[in-house]
Amino acid sequence: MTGCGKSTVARALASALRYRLLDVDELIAAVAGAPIPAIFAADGEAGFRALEAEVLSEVAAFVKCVVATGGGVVVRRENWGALHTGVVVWLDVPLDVLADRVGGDAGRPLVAAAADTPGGVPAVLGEMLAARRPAYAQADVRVSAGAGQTAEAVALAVAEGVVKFIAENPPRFGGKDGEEPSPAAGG
Ligand SMILES: Nc1ncnc2c1ncn2[C@@H]1O[C@H](COP(=O)(O)OP(=O)(O)OP(=O)(O)O)[C@@H](O)[C@H]1O
Ligand SMILES: O=C(O)C1=C[C@@H](O)[C@@H](O)[C@H](O)C1
Ligand SMILES: [Mg+2]
Repeated sequence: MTGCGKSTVARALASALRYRLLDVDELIAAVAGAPIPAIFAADGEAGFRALEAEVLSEVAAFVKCVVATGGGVVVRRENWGALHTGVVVWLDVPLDVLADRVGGDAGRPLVAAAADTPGGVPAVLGEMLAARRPAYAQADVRVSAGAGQTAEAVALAVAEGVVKFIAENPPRFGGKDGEEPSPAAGG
């Protein structure tokens, strides 16, 4: 979900692993030459999603990296091929924590537009989570990341979850024992 800490935790994890950090939102803004709210304003959500899918598919070619996506990337079925080149992690954060973090932030257009609606940011986040939960639940690893957990602690829980997932799912990550994973298997 938006504001769950993907960018922050990805940075902490990449730094701990000495892996490359790729933040899809930052790459989209760099490719478009405009911040995300300006992309939404000019091209609508559909324009943003098209760019997001394009950037994600290019990011999928990298190995040994931690990728922070945007929170809406799971909604398009066609993004899952790219997502599955890596291990997909859901940072599951309670709604009240999300609302505290993102409320009033103009950098998140889908939430910013909610500020003046009945129920405000918590209501819009609640609807968004209800709609997306089935897609988030498709993630390979779910990490509960509530209030009071530092980004470093969440990053460690992510690393543990990913290691466990890979150990339990060898065919997706390198085939027979002792073989190097192919580049297409991702980082
Ligand atoms: N574990 C944490 N503890 C406290 N604050 C956090 C934690 N993780 C992230 N934050 C704060 O919450 C806010 C949102 O975090 P961040 O930008 O990483 O979320 P995001 O999931 O990348 O959001 P988006 O989907 O909109 O890109 C930031 O202000 C960040 O500093
Ligand atoms: O949850 C979402 O749909 C979004 C989250 C942000 O990371 C950005 O990708 C954008 O603001 C949309
Ligand atoms: Mg982010």
